[in-house]
Amino acid sequence: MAFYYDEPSRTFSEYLLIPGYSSSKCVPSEVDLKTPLVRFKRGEEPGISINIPMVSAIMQSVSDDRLAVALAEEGGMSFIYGSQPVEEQAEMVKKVKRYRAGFVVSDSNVSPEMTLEDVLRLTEKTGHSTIAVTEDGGPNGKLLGIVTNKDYRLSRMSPDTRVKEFMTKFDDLVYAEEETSLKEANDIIWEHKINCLPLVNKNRELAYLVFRKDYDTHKKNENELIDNAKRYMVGAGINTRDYEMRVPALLEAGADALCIDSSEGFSEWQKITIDYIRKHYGERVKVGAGNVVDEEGFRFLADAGADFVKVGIGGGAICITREQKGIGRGQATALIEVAKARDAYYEETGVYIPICSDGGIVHDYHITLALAMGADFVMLGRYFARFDESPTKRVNINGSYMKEYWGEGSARARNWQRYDMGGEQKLSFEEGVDSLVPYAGSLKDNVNLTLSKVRSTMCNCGALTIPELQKKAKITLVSSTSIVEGGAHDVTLRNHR
Ligand SMILES: NC(=O)c1ccc[n+]([C@@H]2O[C@H](COP(=O)([O-])OP(=O)(O)OC[C@H]3O[C@@H](n4cnc5c(N)ncnc54)[C@H](O)[C@@H]3O)[C@@H](O)[C@H]2O)c1
Repeated sequence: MAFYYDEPSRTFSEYLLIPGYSSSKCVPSEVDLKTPLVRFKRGEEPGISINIPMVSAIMQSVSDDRLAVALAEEGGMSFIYGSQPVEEQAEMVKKVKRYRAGFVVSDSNVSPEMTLEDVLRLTEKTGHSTIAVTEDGGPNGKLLGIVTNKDYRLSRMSPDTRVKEFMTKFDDLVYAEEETSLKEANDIIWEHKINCLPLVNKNRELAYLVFRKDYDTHKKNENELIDNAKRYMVGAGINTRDYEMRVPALLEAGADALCIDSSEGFSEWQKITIDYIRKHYGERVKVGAGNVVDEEGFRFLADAGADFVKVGIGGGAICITREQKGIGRGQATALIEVAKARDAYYEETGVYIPICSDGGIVHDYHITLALAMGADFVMLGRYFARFDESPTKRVNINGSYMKEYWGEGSARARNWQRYDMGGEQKLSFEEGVDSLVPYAGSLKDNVNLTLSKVRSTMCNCGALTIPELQKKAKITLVSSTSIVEGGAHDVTLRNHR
């Protein structure tokens, strides 16, 4: 006979936190959100911690190099999507590791034989008025000069004038060596009263541009997530099929952590993948696994050597696994059970394995609830898809800006593989949908707002750290009638939120 659970499985919206005593020292500015990313032994420090408990989902519509940089700036980590060819994913990882705040790889470049008309077209396309003139017209070619709008006079010059005739030539430029620090670059900019400083290597090839106007935006962010070489940290998704190719390429590119990406992690494929990593790289390569929704699944992955375990099946906004396959579990119930299993495992073995709540976060307070229920960090897809930095298009629908957002189980996401494998792989049914989400602005503004709510609620619970919240939190189930009481009710709303 099948096993039946006594309790129904529940979602975050069915719970609330009851405040605890908060002392006058318990203020949001004192809250520390640092949290372990990977397993560690009792009394030891985890190999990797993140400074805020947020990671971005392993999805085409969420985690590319641009979002990864923006999130690392705030202290979290992105897992670059694996549903793309190995080389392209590795290139995204490399871009994050090469990224230097304030150092811009020029996106507006021409060769000297091009014309004023080409310059104007480029300026209109990129919105940038500083154009590098390189031998090959590329971003890293030999630098021959710079064109800005001070170099041409539209009323007096013919559109077919060649760039080499009006550019500011290399000999007249102020430039610096590629290795120049941001501080030194800004000093040169001030000293010479220029707006842009090109940095070139020994062969005079263009490496970066440093702009005067970026000076303020690139002051150090105190939470930023950086490695020992001061590069931003980044993770990458892998699968249980092509890991022998993908893992070495991602590590070579500089990935700081890997995560096996699957809707269902309680499977021998995940153990085989982790075994491969341990055999070839030992413990130094960090790899998360998942997703699971119960104690058994957690134990399996913990014993298999996973560095963290991801929790959640079917809770994502774009996920239709529950409808299609009839598997899954309410996110809160899954998380509560796995957190208990994690604590018991720690008691027994002295090894703490962080857990990540993946999916089902709709409101900011769901993050606080997930942490209180035992999650060490949360993985978010829809949340990040709404921001400027996500890889998808912003579209105007009936006067409102929206961003595209699609699931990894959708035909749209899975198509890459079918093309990649010569069209032989067939998608039998979809487990994700293609959708739009309201555009919400910059990642920085939104993450800071969300975390200010998390910090504030933590203080209401008398907690200054995530482990303290997990110990002190008092959580209640709410009845469906009291959920109505929690929203605005018995008033006529004057404007919509
Ligand atoms: N979290 C969720 O609720 C959820 C739900 C649906 C989809 N997704 C996402 O969709 C994407 C696809 O997930 P998925 O579960 O279809 O991928 P998957 O690759 O893990 O699994 C697909 C199927 O392939 C089998 N398989 C795995 N490795 C194999 C190997 N080496 N040889 C032969 N067979 C193998 C598995 O048993 C499974 O039946 C992922 O990005 C996943 O995160 C997530």
